[in-house]
Amino acid sequence: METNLIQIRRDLHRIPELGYQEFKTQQYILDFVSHLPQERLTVKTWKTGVLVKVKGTAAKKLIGYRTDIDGLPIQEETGFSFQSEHEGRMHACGHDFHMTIALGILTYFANHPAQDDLLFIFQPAEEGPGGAETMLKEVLIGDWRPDLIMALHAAPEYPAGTVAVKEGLLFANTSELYIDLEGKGGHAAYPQHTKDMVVAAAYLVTQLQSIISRNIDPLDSAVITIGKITGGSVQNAIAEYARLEGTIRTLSSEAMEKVKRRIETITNGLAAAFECQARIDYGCNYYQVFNHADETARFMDFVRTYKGARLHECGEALTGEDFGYMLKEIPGFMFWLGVGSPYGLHHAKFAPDECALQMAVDLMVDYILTL
Ligand SMILES: CC(=O)N[C@@H](CCC[C@H](N)C(=O)O)C(=O)O
Repeated sequence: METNLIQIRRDLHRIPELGYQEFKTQQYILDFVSHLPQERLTVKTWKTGVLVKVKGTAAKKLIGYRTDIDGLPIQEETGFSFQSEHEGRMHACGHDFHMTIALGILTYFANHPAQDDLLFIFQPAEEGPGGAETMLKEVLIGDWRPDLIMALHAAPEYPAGTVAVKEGLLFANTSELYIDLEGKGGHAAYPQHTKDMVVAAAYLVTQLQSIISRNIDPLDSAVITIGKITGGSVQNAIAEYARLEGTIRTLSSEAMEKVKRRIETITNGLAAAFECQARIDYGCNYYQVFNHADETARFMDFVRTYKGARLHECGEALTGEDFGYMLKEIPGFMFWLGVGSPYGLHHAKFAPDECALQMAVDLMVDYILTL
């Protein structure tokens, strides 16, 4: 049975929605699933997510395959004919690809059941505030708890046809970072009567970067990115408020704690120096993605000799993924799927190569058939 993967991807690309607001996406998935042969399917919803179980012919275990389903608050600039129809929202992290591939694999097994039971997990809110940890506690339990779990992530830096993976640590520990500064506003011509939070924010951004260069072991890796600054209301008034929004990435939880303590010390010092109030909020935090050795080695051996893919043994990345919570409790792995885009993840012109869709479906169907 032929599935039009490109059409599915483009349909989903048009309707990106933020975490826990994936109502149209959820409906699209449910409609799609309702057109598959139903004899072996059990479908459940969880918040804005969907779970589909496919009964095997002689099941000994439950094999899980997870995709994330949310988009990002980014205004798309690709100029595609199937560009996002949602103002300020974009599938700029490839979750439209991830979902399409999951639907492609599901279609195959709904028509040609595997020996084992399969569970397809369409998880909301990966970009934030995180769906995996709660989903694990609330719905991946009892008969719905997989014995093995797998997922992929689009990788723009590798051409379509590449599978990049490693055993052990693949993605970082993450924490969001929000810092609110409150000083005293006033006329632009009278700075002596104010506490200027635009100047304070500018100092703080550069001081925070010293944590990476001066407090983290140069042989370790960490990132602090401030992705958004807001403050002030007009060019000739001094800003009473400023807000920094960012994220922290580390390769260990110890380094994460160290970075947070230094952020607090530096922010408190800045508040004293600028005579202002400062509040820090760490938002949502994700556990690292740590691939299980045996399950990953088996998959790598398969890809090594698989005709339709090239294996690349990659290093770890400072990206984050709440799939890490699922891998903390269930054996399995995540891998990077090459999608060869000239623009990277989270870029308004991210343009992954659709050739990767069929290749990934074939790869995962063939791999699942070996399990
Ligand atoms: C694969 C990917 O890009 N994931 C996101 C996860 C974001 C988690 C959270 N909102 C944060 O910013 O810390 C990433 O940005 O790595």
